[in-house]
Amino acid sequence: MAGGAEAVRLGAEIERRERELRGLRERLAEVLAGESGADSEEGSAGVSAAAFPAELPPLPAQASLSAAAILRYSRQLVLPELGVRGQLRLARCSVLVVGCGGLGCPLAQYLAAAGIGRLGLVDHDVVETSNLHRQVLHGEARRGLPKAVSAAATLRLLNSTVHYVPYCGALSPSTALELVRQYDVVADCSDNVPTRYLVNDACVLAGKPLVSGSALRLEGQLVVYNYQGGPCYRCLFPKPPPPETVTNCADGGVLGVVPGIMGCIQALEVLKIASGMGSSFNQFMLMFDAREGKFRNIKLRPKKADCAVCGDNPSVTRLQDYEAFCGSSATDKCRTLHLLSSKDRISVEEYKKLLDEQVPHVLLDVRPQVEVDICRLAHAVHIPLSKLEEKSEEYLEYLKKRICEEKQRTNGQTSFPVYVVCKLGNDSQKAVRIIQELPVKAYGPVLAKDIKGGLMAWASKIDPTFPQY
Ligand SMILES: Nc1ncnc2c1ncn2[C@@H]1O[C@H](COP(=O)(O)OP(=O)(O)OP(=O)(O)O)[C@@H](O)[C@H]1O
Ligand SMILES: [Zn+2]
Repeated sequence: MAGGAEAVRLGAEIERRERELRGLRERLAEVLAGESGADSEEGSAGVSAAAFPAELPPLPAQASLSAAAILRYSRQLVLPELGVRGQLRLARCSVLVVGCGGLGCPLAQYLAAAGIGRLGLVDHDVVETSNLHRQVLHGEARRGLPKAVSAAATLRLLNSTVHYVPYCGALSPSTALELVRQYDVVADCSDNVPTRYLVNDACVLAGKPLVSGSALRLEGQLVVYNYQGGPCYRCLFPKPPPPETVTNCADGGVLGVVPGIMGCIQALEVLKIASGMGSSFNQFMLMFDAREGKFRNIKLRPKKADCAVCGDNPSVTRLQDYEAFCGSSATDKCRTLHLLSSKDRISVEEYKKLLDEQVPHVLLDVRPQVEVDICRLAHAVHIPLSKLEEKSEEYLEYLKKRICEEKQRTNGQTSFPVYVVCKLGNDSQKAVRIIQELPVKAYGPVLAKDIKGGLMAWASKIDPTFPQY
């Protein structure tokens, strides 16, 4: 009884402190967003938490550089390729950064340092611990805060003369065109296919150059779309890839410095376009292989006369539903596949109950070895999905052996349960399908089910000490 009362008291205390923490985060976000707005004067600029989308005043025209600007930008001013004329152009230029993550952070940092006139910073998400290894404008104290506000606050410390406009929301078909129209150059630093099509179409419809970057694992890519007669994203990729073939940073991993490098090259191309030097990546795709330390330029196909958005007779004349077009979400952090019916799936709570009741079964973990090395459930049998997909005899034999061993502990029940787990519950569904097709003759009747939400659901709902990654 005493233990129960203590548990209730502790539960209430945790809830109270979590409320307090939420309040503090909201206050900090307000302070960061309002800080510079409050003291901003004519000419100086700050962080304004703009409504989404907001009508912005034009950037002031400057005939010459102030003494302060000459000193600040002196090391780039003496470059004949830039000079005073180029610097003044930068000051007149506004750039919309879509995504303040791994690419957006370094990109915005160099644009702000170089003296771009206005930076629009779009992000719908908040800073998380697993962002910090690459999203270098955010720090530990910013966890839980909107990324757009956090980025703007850090950038303001770097260069307070730039006008920062954080937009804490998702760029969507209803907001994108109005927003893109207000900027001179757009940088796509997002991480999902629907947003790439959305940004592309908005840039074509608004006639804006699009500097697009991507980075995954140890590789990066960069293209400048819709610029000086070059192709748009749809010219090169008229159809979206099947959602299940797309890997994101959470699934595939990324070495933080790789988006750092690609974001810097994106910033370089933005600066070249903004200052009048021009970019040659409207004809070429830059590919970076970090393992080999190699950059390659791939010649692009020219703009397509029959492109759906930038062609001679476009069928896309206004923004569409890109999530429906791509079959995936633009804002979900984790891609969620629905390959199995509910009878072939169990929840982590149901699995915990089975464990507690010591129901004989095999737990099959289908994650790659590198993830199993990070954390695992001790009793799980490990066979990576790739080995199941290639029907590796060695691994299937191992599975059979483990099923037979466990089966001996039962009194000959007809269908032996195999529960399949992965990180998030996507690969486990693919594995269940493969196991369901195994010949009954060899394995005996097996009842395979996947564990919904995978080990991350286990960590958040069952065992808070289990690592999340
Ligand atoms: N439609 C959109 N509107 C606004 N922000 C977007 C949109 N699509 C993607 N983003 C933002 O783009 C950023 C991309 O950053 P990054 O590729 O580093 O991934 P992440 O989502 O932060 O990280 P992880 O995948 O590891 O959780 C994210 O901050 C994400 O919120
Ligand atoms: Zn096109």
